[in-house]
Amino acid sequence: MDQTQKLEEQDDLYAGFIPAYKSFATDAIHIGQEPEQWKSMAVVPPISLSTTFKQLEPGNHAGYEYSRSGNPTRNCLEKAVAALDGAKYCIAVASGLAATVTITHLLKAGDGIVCMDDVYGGTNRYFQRIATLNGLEVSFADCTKPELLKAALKANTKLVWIETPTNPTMKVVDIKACSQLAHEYNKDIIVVVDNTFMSAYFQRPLALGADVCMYSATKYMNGHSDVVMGLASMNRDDLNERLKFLQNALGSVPSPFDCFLCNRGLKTLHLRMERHFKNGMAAAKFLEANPNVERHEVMKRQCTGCPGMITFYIKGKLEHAKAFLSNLKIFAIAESLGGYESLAEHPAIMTHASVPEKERIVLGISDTLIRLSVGLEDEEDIIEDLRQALAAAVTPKDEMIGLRGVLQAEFEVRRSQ
Ligand SMILES: Cc1ncc(COP(=O)(O)O)c(C=O)c1O
Ligand SMILES: N[C@@H](CC[Se]C[C@H](N)C(=O)O)C(=O)O
Repeated sequence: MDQTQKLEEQDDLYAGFIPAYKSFATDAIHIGQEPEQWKSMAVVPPISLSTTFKQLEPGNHAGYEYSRSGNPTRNCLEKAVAALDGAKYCIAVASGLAATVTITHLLKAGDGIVCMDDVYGGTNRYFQRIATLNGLEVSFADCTKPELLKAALKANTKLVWIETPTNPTMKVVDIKACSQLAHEYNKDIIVVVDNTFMSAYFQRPLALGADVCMYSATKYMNGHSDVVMGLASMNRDDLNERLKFLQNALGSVPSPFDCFLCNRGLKTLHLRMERHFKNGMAAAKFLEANPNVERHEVMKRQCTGCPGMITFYIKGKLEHAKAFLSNLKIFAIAESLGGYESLAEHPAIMTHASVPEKERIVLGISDTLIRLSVGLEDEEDIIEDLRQALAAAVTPKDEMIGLRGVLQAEFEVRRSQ
């Protein structure tokens, strides 16, 4: 393929999506990283391991007092993430779930939460099995239909929790419509979007009306499968004040070393996401079977591209799903996603085992559902791995019964154009 063909293919991939955010790469590389903030003029932010900082006199310090309350390396990361989310502020915490818990602490007993009915299993587990014990009233609604969200809002609703695309079934929620609806109902409702699957490179929930954009940074934001971390960005001064307080008061902060790694990961986020998109699209094209175009237009309206996440149903039974996974050679069978390496998993047995079986069935998390996180390896090797694992698991014809994913949606529309 010559250079012109390559460029045309690249243009085609992004056709119809909103334009990329201006100066994203420059901001990722420079914001919060200014060498002038260090006496040494270090170009790469140092890992600041000190737990405590000398004060000139009691209460008179140079901006840091104790590392849980504030840490120079963490500060560099938080500034960079805020910029990439188009936000004024960001807090980094010890995991994605720690971000969920910290945000939920904005509420008090008796307050209500409306959560998208299809969310990451750990979010579902926390809301259903822990938040409710602490006196919060939790209900679930299919926010892909904003009228169902509207029907679920009540006088005590203080938090609306959206995940889009959802893990693992890739449902897409219209962030703008849901935020508007919630705020019209009660301007004090805090709308949170879990942006883990898209990363800051492909989607900016705050620009679409959400109050908080949160991540399991364990995934694409860090991107190297070597850090567990959570992030939450916002523009509202009052929310920042309260979440900063909770970050310190609840105390689930990430280590300076993890902050260093995640901050480093951000420097290549734009490059990684573009390659995830390209490889993911190629894998989806290969797997493509039954047409599925639902929610496609919303997807394109609110993001600049798609990550490398694909879910599909393999024809047959649990044994076929297991055989497919066991035969993969490049894809590792593992929980998690968004790293440079390709991973494959069985949501019902692995990542979403914590969702009650009855609910899993309703959501489509069946024995034959398989989730792929397509990594950054060579495209041909990824396709060959899928090909040989499918061949080993099922008959080569009609292998798939329905491919669901943001990437699939893209193909179907293009085919019908
Ligand atoms: C969409 C989503 N949100 C939140 C989480 C929780 O993040 P963590 O594992 O970093 O606590 C995960 C995965 O664990 C996830 O996939
Ligand atoms: N066994 C874990 C589940 C981890 Se899921 C990790 C990630 N969010 C994913 O979707 O792969 C548990 O918390 O029970």
